[in-house]
Amino acid sequence: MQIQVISSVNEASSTRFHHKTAIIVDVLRAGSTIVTALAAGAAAIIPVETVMEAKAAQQPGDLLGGERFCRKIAGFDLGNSPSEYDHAAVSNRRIILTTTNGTRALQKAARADYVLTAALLNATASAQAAAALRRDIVILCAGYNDEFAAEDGFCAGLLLDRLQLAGPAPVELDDFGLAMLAFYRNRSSYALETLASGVTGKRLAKIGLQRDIEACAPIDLYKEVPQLLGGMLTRMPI
Ligand SMILES: O=C(O)[C@H](CS(=O)(=O)O)OP(=O)(O)O
Ligand SMILES: [Mg+2]
Repeated sequence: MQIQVISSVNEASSTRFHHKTAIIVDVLRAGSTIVTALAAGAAAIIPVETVMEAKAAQQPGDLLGGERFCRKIAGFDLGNSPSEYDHAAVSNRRIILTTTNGTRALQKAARADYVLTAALLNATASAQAAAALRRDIVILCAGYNDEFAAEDGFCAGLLLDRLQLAGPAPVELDDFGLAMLAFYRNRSSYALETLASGVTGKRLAKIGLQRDIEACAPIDLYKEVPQLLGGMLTRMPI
């Protein structure tokens, strides 16, 4: 099984997703928020690129969620903090979500055979689900404003670590993947510190969202694997 790791949304434009499984990684914060929402019982997440698209897609009963400049969008029900997406808020609701990087990355990979969403919160489950699909894999790190973000690279390395264990097919990595695997293995006991030290983490901390970094740092808290099908993210059947 060949695995390619893409460093940011910007690098995804020329990437071929056909006949592959794409794993979209956005640890801070959209990926973690999506996993948290589905684990809390949300019916579906509908990722869109713009605020206008979000408003146009909304049907009665749907919630609008997302951020611009890390803040909740005016008139929206929810921001991009995983803690907002608890059972009371989202159970059985569809959520139309737009964020700066994560939802854009999901759109880029829409032509893959399978599109999954991973964060630290569901890393092992995502790796196992992707391996079971028996396609070559592209791990797309959402990044920060079109550039690489350390938290996504760390998660990509964790996924590669778990994919190597998932078997039975031998794993062949590209050079960026090799680097991310080494990065993860070097820092595996320091997930929170790694998230906090990157550009996204520093930005979130600066505006008082340190708690979101803490909420996104646990590894394997959930078994839910969000899968994009027909424009909607739902829990992949286990
Ligand atoms: O809301 C977030 O944490 C980020 C905002 S930023 O542009 O990276 O500062 O968006 P996301 O799409 O979750 O990466
Ligand atoms: Mg991000």
